[in-house]
Parts: sequence; structure tokens; C-alpha cells
Amino acid sequence: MSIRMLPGMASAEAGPTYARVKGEGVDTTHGAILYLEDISVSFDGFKAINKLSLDISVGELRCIIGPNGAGKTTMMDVITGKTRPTSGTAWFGQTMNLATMTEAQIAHAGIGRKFQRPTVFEQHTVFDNLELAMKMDKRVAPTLFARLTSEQAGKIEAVLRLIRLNGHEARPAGLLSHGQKQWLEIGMLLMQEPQLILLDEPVAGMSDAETARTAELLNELRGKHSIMVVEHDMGFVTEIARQGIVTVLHEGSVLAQGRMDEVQADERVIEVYLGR
Ligand SMILES: Nc1ncnc2c1ncn2[C@@H]1O[C@H](COP(=O)(O)OP(=O)(O)OP(=O)(O)O)[C@@H](O)[C@H]1O
Repeated sequence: MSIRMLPGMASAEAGPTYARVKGEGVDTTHGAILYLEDISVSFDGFKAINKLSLDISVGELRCIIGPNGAGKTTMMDVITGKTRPTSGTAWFGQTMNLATMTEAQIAHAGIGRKFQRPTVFEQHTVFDNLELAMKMDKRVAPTLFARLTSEQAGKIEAVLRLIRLNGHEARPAGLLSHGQKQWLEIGMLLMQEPQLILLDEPVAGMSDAETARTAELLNELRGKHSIMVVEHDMGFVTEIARQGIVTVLHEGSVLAQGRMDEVQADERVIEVYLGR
């Protein structure tokens, strides 16, 4: 991460920002869950994001790639309300203007983000982590110590299978491998049923086998959730992009967009990656 901190800024890794509840009232009648229009972000006059426009369709798995410093993290910070755009607009569905919402309101509306570094509750078991994530929903907080309904238990079971941690549910999360912790955190996001999931470098630090399993996991989520994945690992991106759109960011703008084979063959993309 090439993030320079300015006084008063919160750390990008400050902690989990889970979407709290399934988004209600997200108007996706025109088919898009997210619209970024002409977004710019300046830090002391330096344009980290420069007139960026991008939209994500409902159920799409969009991969975002780009060299270091391209503005990928800053873009996610704008979507989650951590950084305010200097100009431009960001819409969640047709009607929610993200620029007027706080980080907590955006999370509550249904945008869930997973940071690069896993932030699971290490002392708690895998099962408890998933249960706690589900019960962070403020509306059910009074039932924090109540028994799970069979529907809730079934949901946890389904997520455990999906994240390949069935059989590990009684283990303290602190004893999991790095990859397993990342899957658990994805599971915790899923428990909250976000409308849009943002994953920041999900396979960073994973073994090849863990990376392959993460690709399988994301392929299983395809079509069921709207997901934006920022990743440097091109093999992984190729696995999950399939025939979908890959967006290449460079100097804060969209440099190229298309299928993975198309963007990989694009001279401008080759140039920024190889620095020719
Ligand atoms: N808080 C900040 N203050 C000043 N400059 C910043 C700040 N955050 C990011 N930048 C700069 O903005 C540019 C974009 O950074 P950003 O972290 O969004 O890029 P990135 O594409 O996520 O890079 P990487 O792949 O290395 O994580 C970089 O030049 C970075 O140094």
C-alpha cells in the first residue's frame, strides 16, 4: 500500500467496516448498483483520482487492476465514505448519494468492505465470529445472547461450507492460517448480506493452494452478489474475471476496460505495467 497519511486521517486498516444489514431500499431499477461519475480526489493538490467514471451492475464481479499508486484504494475509500471526493458524484443504486453519507451510514445501507489485513476476533471460535457478525445488525442486537433460530444456524452452516471452514467451526480464529482468516472475514461479510462487497487484495500473502481456493469461492459467489475486487495477482484475476469486465486504473482514471484477454493485449496497459 502506498498510502501517505495526512494529519487527522484515519488509518486505512483501522478495523472492520462491515455492512450492518441487508440494504433496504437500494433502487437498482436501471441495473446498476454503483455509479461513480467524474470523481476526483486531491491530496494537497495531487490528484490521486482524476475524473474517474465507473459503474457496476447488480450481480457483477468486477476486477480492478492497475499499477501501484493508480488510485485503487482511494477509489474504495470514496465508495465507503472514508475519503470525500473533491468533485464528482458517487451513487449507490439510483438514489443514495454516497457523498452525503457517513461511513457508518454507507455500511448500514449495504456496502461491505474487506481490508487486506484480516481483522477477525482471534480469541473467538470460527462459529462465534460468524454469529457475532450476523448479530452486529443493530435491529437484532437485543438478541445477542439469545439462542440462534434454526434459520440463523442454517445460514451459518451454509457460509461455513462456502468458505471451506466446516469442520473448523470450534477452532479459535487466532489458530487459523492466514488464508483461512481471510475466508472467515469474507464469511463475516456475507453474514451481513451486503448489497455490494469490496475486496481489497484478497489473496495477498496467500499460498498458491489458498489462492486457487479463493478463486473457487469467488466463482461460487458470482451472480449472487455484486462484488468489486482489487487485486495485483494476475493469475487470480484471470481465474475470477472469466468473460466479465476488468477495469484498469492508471493515474486515477480508467485507462482501459474489457475482458481480461482484451486488456492484457492493450498496448497502453502493457506500457503502464512494463513502464515502457
Ligand atoms: N492520504 C493521502 N495523502 C496523500 N497522498 C495520498 C494519500 N492516499 C493516497 N495517496 C496517493 O494517491 C495515489 C493513489 O494511491 P492509492 O493507494 O489509492 O493507489 P493504489 O492503486 O491503491 O496503489 P497500491 O496498488 O500500491 O495499493 C498514490 O500516489 C498515493 O501516494
